[in-house]
Amino acid sequence: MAALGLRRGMQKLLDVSPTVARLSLRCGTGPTLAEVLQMPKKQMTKLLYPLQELEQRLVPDSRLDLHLKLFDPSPEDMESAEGVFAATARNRIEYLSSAVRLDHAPTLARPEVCFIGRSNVGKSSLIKALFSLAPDVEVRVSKKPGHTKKMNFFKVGKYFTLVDMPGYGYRAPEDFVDMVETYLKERRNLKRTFLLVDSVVGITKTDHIAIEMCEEFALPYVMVLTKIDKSSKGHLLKQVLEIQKFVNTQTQGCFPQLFPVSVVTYSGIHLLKCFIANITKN
Ligand SMILES: Nc1nc2c(ncn2[C@@H]2O[C@H](COP(=O)(O)OP(=O)(O)OP(=O)(O)O)[C@@H](O)[C@H]2O)c(=O)[nH]1
Ligand SMILES: [Mg+2]
Repeated sequence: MAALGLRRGMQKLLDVSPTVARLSLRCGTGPTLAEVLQMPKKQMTKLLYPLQELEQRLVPDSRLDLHLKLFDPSPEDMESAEGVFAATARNRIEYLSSAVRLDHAPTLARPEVCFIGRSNVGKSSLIKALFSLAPDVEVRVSKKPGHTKKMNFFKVGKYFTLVDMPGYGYRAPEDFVDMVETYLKERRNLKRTFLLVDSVVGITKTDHIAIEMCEEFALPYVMVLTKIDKSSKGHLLKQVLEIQKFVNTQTQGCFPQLFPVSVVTYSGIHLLKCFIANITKN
């Protein structure tokens, strides 16, 4: 698609009606890995490997469609990744700055990961959950869509920088297109983009525009399915299979394995931490 068409598409990201969050949930600190490892096996699998739990409900033929083993760390691997996300005197995790334009973004050499998605999909909540072992870091979340208005940069020790983006769609900031499109296109140390999709709703029209943009800019990106605590297992499975099919057949730059998460149950959070730690490793 030509850049102009993409820009028009991006403009549409700004004016799609809201999906109002029905619940206002406390985003807790979640269990540490040590606590999870004490849990009964079934509960542990559900928290550490949510796709594996879903896969068990599938008939053997459709199991093949899901990619579970591309990134399949052991609990010990997850334990070492937890250190990356735990704030200590030697591993400072902190808010750095906010920017509305790329040239206001901090100049940093370390790898960067960013989180994009519709307003209200759960970007800031997910980042807050990833930082649960850094309780001094303030990440603001809100049940009102369009809460995050700037690109917020967080430093994670000497390892990487993490960026919380404003959402697209309903109540997106006016300068969203210039801000986010330019960032994605030009940020040189951007290592991976995490594109969040609401697992209850599935991939929406505006998500398709964002996916197209990632494909157009040849960004390596990863699809994270949020709010998995909100659906019945049957609905979640249906959504996961549909989204997986889309990723398998319609995308080039998307990592084939999906990452379902919930900041309420903490399901999938440790796995995602481990993945981020791995891709940002020097
Ligand atoms: N049930 C449930 N609710 C969630 C989850 N994650 C986020 N939410 C809720 O979704 C709403 C929006 O969360 P945010 O994290 O602020 O969403 P955002 O994507 O940062 O939104 P913008 O900053 O407006 O783009 C809040 O009410 C959260 O409590 C989840 O895993 N489960
Ligand atoms: Mg936000």
